[in-house]
Amino acid sequence: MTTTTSFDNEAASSPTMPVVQLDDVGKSYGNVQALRGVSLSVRQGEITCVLGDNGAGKSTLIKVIAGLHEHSDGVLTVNGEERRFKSPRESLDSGIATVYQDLALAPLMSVWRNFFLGNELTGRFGTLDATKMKRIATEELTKMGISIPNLEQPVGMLSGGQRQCIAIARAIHFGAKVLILDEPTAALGVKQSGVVLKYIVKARDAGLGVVFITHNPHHAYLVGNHFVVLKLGRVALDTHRADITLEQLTNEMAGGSELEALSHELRDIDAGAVVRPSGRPAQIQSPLEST
Ligand SMILES: Nc1ncnc2c1ncn2[C@@H]1O[C@H](COP(=O)(O)OP(=O)(O)OP(=O)(O)O)[C@@H](O)[C@H]1O
Repeated sequence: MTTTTSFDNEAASSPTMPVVQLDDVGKSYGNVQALRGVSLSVRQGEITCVLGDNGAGKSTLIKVIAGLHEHSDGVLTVNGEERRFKSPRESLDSGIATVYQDLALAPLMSVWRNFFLGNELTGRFGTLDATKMKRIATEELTKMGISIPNLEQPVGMLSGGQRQCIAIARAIHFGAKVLILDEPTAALGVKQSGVVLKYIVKARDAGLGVVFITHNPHHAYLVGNHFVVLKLGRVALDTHRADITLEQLTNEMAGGSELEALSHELRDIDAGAVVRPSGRPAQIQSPLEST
């Protein structure tokens, strides 16, 4: 078996018009400026990874694109048309599907009901057409290579990875042009993360523009075509795969220059011999050890 990487199909190198574009977008919550001057292009057939530490502004960025919050400054365009979403429905209607980590699906409902949640098919007398919905859900999940033996099963009984995959398949089936995934691998183990990453690539290969929000540079680099790092609400890095290595991305995420400055400070403290009552120098934990 030959191993191909997801970006052998380097759609990113052909510049197409961005489906979603942010120009100088800012968002403040009262006195808190969560985003400042953020410019970002999301293109179809490309995975844009948005990375950043806690509080960097990732969730705020999603909320602006997904219609949960209006931006305070700058311009958001979808297919070249300026938009200012007043609700998630408006964002969805313009082809943007957002999958939140915990809220992707209704846990007590069956797999097929979840697949059609909000888009239910009805028969001639306005009753739910369960047979048709089950058939389509089976077909669509099979098409994506997602194997769920029993579609009557409540979604809450599935693994976190399976739930994310169903939400991705649903977005593709209902014609999303852009898929925003909010930390889809954050709560998953290595194997399940791998499965979800595979479906993120499938969504890209189906022609969607994918925005993959993550803390994890390793996950981002496995699938990403385009990397944007946010720091304190600003874009600290915006680059394409050909222009960055995994090491550089990891270093950028870890705050390379800040860490270097910190390591100097720690060395100075160490040289000043922080002495415990026991007489032994204190162990200073590297900030990297806690992450
Ligand atoms: N509703 C809100 N009201 C006030 N401040 C907020 C609100 N939401 C976010 N913030 C602030 O905006 C900044 C960016 O937060 P945001 O949640 O967007 O970051 P994040 O990168 O998603 O962080 P995390 O990875 O921890 O979720 C933070 O300083 C946060 O405290």
